[in-house]
Amino acid sequence: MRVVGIEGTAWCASAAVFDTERDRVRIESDAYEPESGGIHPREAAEHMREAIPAVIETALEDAEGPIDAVAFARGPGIGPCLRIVGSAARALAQGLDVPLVGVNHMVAHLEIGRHRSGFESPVCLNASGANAHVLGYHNGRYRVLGETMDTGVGNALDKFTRHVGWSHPGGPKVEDHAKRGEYVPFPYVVKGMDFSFSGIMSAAKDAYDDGTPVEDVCRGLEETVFGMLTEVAERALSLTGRDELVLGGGVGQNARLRGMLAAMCEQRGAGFYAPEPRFLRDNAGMIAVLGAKMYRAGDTLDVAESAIDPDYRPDEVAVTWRDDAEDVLLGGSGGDLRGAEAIVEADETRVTKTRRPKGYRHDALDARLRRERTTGEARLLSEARRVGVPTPVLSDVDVPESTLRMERVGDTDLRDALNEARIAAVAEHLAAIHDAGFVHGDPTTRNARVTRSVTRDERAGAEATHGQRASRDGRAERVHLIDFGLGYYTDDVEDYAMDLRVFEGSIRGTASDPEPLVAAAEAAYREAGDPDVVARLREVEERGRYR
Ligand SMILES: C[C@@H](O)[C@H](NC(=O)OP(=O)(O)OC[C@H]1O[C@@H](n2cnc3c(N)ncnc32)[C@H](O)[C@@H]1O)C(=O)O
Ligand SMILES: [Fe+2]
Repeated sequence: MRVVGIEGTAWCASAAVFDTERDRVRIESDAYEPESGGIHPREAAEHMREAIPAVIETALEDAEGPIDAVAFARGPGIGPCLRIVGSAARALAQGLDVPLVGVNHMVAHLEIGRHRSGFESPVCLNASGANAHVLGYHNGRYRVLGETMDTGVGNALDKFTRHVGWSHPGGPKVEDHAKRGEYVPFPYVVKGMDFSFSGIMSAAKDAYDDGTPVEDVCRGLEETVFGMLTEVAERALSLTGRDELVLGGGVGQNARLRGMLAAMCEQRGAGFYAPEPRFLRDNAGMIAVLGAKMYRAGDTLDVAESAIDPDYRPDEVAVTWRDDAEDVLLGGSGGDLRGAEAIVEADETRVTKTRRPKGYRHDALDARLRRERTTGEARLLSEARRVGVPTPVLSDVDVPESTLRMERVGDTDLRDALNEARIAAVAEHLAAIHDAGFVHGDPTTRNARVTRSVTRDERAGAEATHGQRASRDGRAERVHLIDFGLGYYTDDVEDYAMDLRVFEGSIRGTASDPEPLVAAAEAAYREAGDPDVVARLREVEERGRYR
């Protein structure tokens, strides 16, 4: 079978022919390079108009035999560019009298790594221009496990280089300069599975304006931004219990990012795969490869329904070409000792939690994060208990060793004992700590522990105390919060909303029927806390991210 792919979402006009029998991909690309500054949408569209017909013609030249289908990138991307690609694809499919396949560009960035690696169901990190997110396939969709709260990672780097006066693409220039730079620290922002670049980028611009050598700024940026992506990828592996990671997207061409991910995976015994650069940056090869899988699954488009979609999200795609056996999230074991943040050793009554050095991180950044998180966790565990939220009692804090010793709480992770009452208890706990002026930072269903039964004495005081409720068999039970290492003090409603969002995200990621549980969480939060927080969460969700 032979499938044509056409790509032109932003800067790269590209056509490819994928020959499935030989697993051979012929790619022909023509990049738009602005004279100065970033991508100008009108110029980019102009480039597509000229370059797309030419790359299609060249790619088809040495196709050895008939074409079976034409696949094109429907979105996300720049509207005027997408329209030109869409028209070209329709015309070609009609001319060849073959079916049309509409491909999501983001999913293509993920699938190419899976295709080339042979991994069955990896966790996927996409580090591209307009995006940065970690996804896993679950129950017919790609689920977003974590993502940027503001710009894509490539765009973030490009904004900095524009400030310095370098033209698009800035990423390769950052990589080049970083090789000669010394690490300088920048804000490091990971919130649960999500992360943000805006604070880092303004700090980088300020540092440059204040005379920090640009090489050092570039190095600091790489260490910080890629350290965050690697940390989130590791969290996703831990949360899902998977041991395979693939990388996609143009920023994946960066050797330091690939090196960090490889080191992280090696440290935890996971497999790592990054496709070769021609498949990482925008290219029609990945469109053709996914197009062939979709075509084989009968997932084709009527011309009348083939409109482009500039905001096409990867989790909107109904995945037709994978089967349920490949689910990432169900049945993940995520063993205790492989926790992403720390090594946890437990006996009957005590837990010792140690934040070991992460080999992938720059030493100075690693030392800072371990120190900040150890002391922060110790403080917030006590603060939370003070406002009535059950947490483990600490017996020892060893900052140089980044070790906490504490009481062991609960019989089981909430993840393995989900019900509405327990979910509601966590939501009430979150409302209580937010009211006290701090967030948990990572309130997932694995960071809540359920005690199924409590003693008679404890029960006596239970009704009045926060966090205890009757379980189905009538006994009081208690839901503890643990792992406050990413918590911090804040009075910003948006931070509280993000905490709730992380919690809801982890419910969606682990429950087979999540919506009633999510509804229970929100109802309980509205009741116990500030309803504005829930309203803000809706706003956060509605903000588009492909900008
Ligand atoms: C929607 C679509 O058009 C968009 N594609 C895109 O932005 O092109 P992509 O090829 O995936 O990524 C380009 C980005 O990748 C960065 N980049 C390229 N080489 C790099 C390098 N060596 N180090 C860091 N960044 C690099 C560029 O600066 C640019 O921001 C996307 O996938 O988000
Ligand atoms: Fe891309």
